[in-house]
Amino acid sequence: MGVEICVEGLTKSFGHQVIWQDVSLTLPAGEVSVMLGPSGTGKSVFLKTLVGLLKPERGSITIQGRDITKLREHELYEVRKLFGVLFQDGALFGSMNLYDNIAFPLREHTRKSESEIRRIVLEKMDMVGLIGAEEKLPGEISGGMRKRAGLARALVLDPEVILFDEPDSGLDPVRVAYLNQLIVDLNAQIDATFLIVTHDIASARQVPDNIGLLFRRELVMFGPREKLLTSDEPVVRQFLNGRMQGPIGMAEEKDAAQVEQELAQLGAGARTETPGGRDLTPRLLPGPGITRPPRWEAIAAREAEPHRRKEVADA
Ligand SMILES: Nc1ncnc2c1ncn2[C@@H]1O[C@H](COP(=O)(O)OP(=O)(O)OP(=O)(O)O)[C@@H](O)[C@H]1O
Repeated sequence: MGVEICVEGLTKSFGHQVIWQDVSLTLPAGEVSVMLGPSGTGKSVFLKTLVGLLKPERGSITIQGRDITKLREHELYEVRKLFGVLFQDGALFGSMNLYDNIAFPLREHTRKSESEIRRIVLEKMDMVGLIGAEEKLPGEISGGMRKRAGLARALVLDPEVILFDEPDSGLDPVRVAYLNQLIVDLNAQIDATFLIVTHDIASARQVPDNIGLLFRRELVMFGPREKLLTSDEPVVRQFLNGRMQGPIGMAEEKDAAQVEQELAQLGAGARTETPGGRDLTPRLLPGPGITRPPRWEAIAAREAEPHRRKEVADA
């Protein structure tokens, strides 16, 4: 069913460098959330902190009633079994074929028989569309296939939470579209809690239930997709439209006067919103034949509301 992750007042530094501070958010059970932010704002650090690979200086991460920031290493080992992680490059072992790569966590963490392992590995390979590629080595397949193999491996222990670190990096737009559909379908099928770090705005607009944005060492916003997509917050608008004008600069920050001037110029006429601009981009739906979890009805009703209000206002 997926578990809720409740983050409160989280702060992470390396030496004197504060990466982010006082981050609070709740990843709702079974929902898909996306974390955005300029390069270097600590999105990967956030994922590693959630899974207990990095220790925060302050704050808590509560999962199933336990604050994992307080756990000892052997207790964390158990909690980590709740997580599946898809690393940027799939993190596959280059000398092992896909079958053995995907079987690895089962052989490492369970006492299942080889016949049971075979059943699970083939089931997960089927889910990600990799049946027939069991004997291939990671170096013999495309980047998209490596991502899907990494995803199959993240699925074998039936995780309650899946963390995706830039699943779309290095993929062409068509492969990104297929991967997004796979993510939405998988979420509907296994109902785990998903958190995706991405730079791909099109994906961020279509795939998640919730969006968050890290900037200037803070979580600027985290909330339902429609709230972020229709937000007037300058940094959110700049990021979601991928434009130069706004608070985010080449080296991440700009001074206030420059931002004000740029935004005034924008207001004076230049049209730089992406297609869809402030509109609510339609959500990517699970494919035909995939039963949608009950929460989809609530989502549809929630997302219809701004449209309904707009129609009333326009009338
Ligand atoms: N183990 C570490 N020790 C010291 N500094 C680190 C460590 N890991 C990350 N950092 C620093 O933390 C900052 C955030 O890094 P992180 O990789 O999380 O950013 P990001 O938002 O994921 O970036 P990108 O979008 O480019 O992948 C960087 O300045 C990085 O150098």
